[in-house]
Amino acid sequence: MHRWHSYKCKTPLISTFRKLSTNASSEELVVNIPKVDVYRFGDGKHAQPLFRDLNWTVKEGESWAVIGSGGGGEKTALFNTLLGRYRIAPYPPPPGGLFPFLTLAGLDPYSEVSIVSFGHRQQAGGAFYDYSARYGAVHEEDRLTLRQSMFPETIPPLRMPYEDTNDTPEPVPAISVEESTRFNELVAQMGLGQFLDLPLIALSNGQTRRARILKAVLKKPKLLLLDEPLTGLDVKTRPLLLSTLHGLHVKKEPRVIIGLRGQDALPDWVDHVVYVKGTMVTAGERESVLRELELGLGGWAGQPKKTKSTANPTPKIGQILIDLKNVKVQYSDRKVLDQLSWQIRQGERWHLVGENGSGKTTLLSLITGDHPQSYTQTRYPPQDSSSSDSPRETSSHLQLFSQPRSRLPTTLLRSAIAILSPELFDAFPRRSNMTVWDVIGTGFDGDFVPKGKKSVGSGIGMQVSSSLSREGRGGCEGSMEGQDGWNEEESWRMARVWEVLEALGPEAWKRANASESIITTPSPASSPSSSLTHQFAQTSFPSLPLPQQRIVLLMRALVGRPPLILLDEVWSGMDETMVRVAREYLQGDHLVAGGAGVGPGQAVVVITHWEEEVPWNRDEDAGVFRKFRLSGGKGWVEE
Ligand SMILES: Nc1ncnc2c1ncn2[C@@H]1O[C@H](COP(=O)(O)OP(=O)(O)OP(=O)(O)O)[C@@H](O)[C@H]1O
Repeated sequence: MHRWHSYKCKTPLISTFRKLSTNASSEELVVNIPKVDVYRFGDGKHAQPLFRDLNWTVKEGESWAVIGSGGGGEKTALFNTLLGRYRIAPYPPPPGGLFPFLTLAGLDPYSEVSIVSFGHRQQAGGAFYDYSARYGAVHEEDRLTLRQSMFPETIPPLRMPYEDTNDTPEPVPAISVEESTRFNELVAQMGLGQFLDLPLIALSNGQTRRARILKAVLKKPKLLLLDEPLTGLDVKTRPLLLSTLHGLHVKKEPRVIIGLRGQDALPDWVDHVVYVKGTMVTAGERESVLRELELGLGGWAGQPKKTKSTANPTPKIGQILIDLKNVKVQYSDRKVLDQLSWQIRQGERWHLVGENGSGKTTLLSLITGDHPQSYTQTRYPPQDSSSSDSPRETSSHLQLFSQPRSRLPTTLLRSAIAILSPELFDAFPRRSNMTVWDVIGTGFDGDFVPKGKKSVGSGIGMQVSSSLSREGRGGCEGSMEGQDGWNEEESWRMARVWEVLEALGPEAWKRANASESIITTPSPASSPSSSLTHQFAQTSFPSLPLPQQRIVLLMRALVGRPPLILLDEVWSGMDETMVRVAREYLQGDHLVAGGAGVGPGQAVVVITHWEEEVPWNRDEDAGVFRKFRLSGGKGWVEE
């Protein structure tokens, strides 16, 4: 399979447009965008277009992928252009318009074209919602099963207590044989059979993603746009989904256009590519676009190796932070984690691996104390009154920072364990008055709304946090009582916000794009050296493109230097440059004195299905980097 290679554009790609031959008859044109400019609705006459001279034609039978690079949400913008969310000037002429195959057949494009996007967050709004509800008892309104969600019209209406039980209920429409056969075939191909009768809310991330694609296919659009369909899917599932999509596309049931990140593998069956970076778009046959853009085999493999440090060659592994012994998580007779033991120590870098549904997110939710069953894992037998010994532990326990979950206030856990996951990304509030600075500042105390005069937290839980030895506070640690202590802490917090902004923000993307070294010496001053960083800090968080929102939430996770950082699928939705910047920052613990990256006192757990995204490896990080695998409810360290 081809992988995209990181590259530099020296000349504007606009000048390299390939003109597709349009000798196909109009009915054979699926998409017709002949040299247009694309604007936001409401943009003035002299506004900068989102795309200039966009020239893209898709013919019946061709298989297209849209590749996005640049981090500004360009790929999403191109899909939104197809969905009519932007102004196209001049609009493709009648009678064919933008989708000749539909318009000329008398069909309405806007009901026949649909999108499933995984770069987008599902929920909107300004309030944080409690995603941990998924782990508890399932509420009545959340009982909708995967099967029912596919055919909601077949769910019998709820009977109200006042209704006469002798009344014959309205018959629910049955699914046709043809529909049911197709459904069963797709369920089997997508490996969803065993989850059909589970509540939708209980499905894992990868299972949910596949279910969303299935639902979209069942609605029978004529054209389905899938933005990053492989994100969050395990290695085994990816080829299954790709081959299902290819089969559907060939039969036009429906036609499929997939969106990929610059660093993703390009499926073999994709024969045409449209590549988007900034306002520049290149469209054409796969091989010629690859050639024109100087792309080729390489991708991640072509990325620079990290520089070996000489400053801190001996790995330092410290105290046990998390200690799980024989823990279990079970829903009715469904065992998700079964007798699982794992210890996480200071200084360790873990890659948590396992197929979709193997229990990774569940395990993290035990560690963060969000899972109700985290309270029930430590069991002390009744104390023998004749003995003065301390209670003996049974064979099962869950110790977070040497304490059972029940003894740890949630505020303390939130500031001691930073997490970024797809669920948190979706749940994080998007209030229009929240700036990038505010969002990063919530990371110190693990809050979801800005607190304190400087928006770096109020210091609640600060003393308990300091007992868990946060990293890199110098003399500050343990002496934070009183106003002086808080002033010192507040100055440290502000300097840290600037540090992560400089190290992971727009300045770093610029440097990475220019292929300069990403790691910099963090500025000790409490104000930013770059106006770009300053501007970015003041930008409204919800107004940022989604890839940028993702990296800001990563800054939030790293800013407080907590003892434990959990990074669940954090690279999904980020563009190649951001992934590179973030990986190098995480690797750079001992390359930079005094601040950047993560330090030897911190432990990090990374979850990703893409081996290439893990910042550490066995050769270069021997002694600190380890892999923990989950399968069939069991977990073990992979040597
Ligand atoms: N309330 C519940 N009832 C029954 N099963 C549940 C419930 N909640 C979760 N599960 C099951 O637990 C399993 C583990 O889910 P989890 O989200 O931890 O998997 P994961 O390893 O993180 O998967 P992915 O790679 O897809 O993110 C899944 O098979 C899921 O269906």
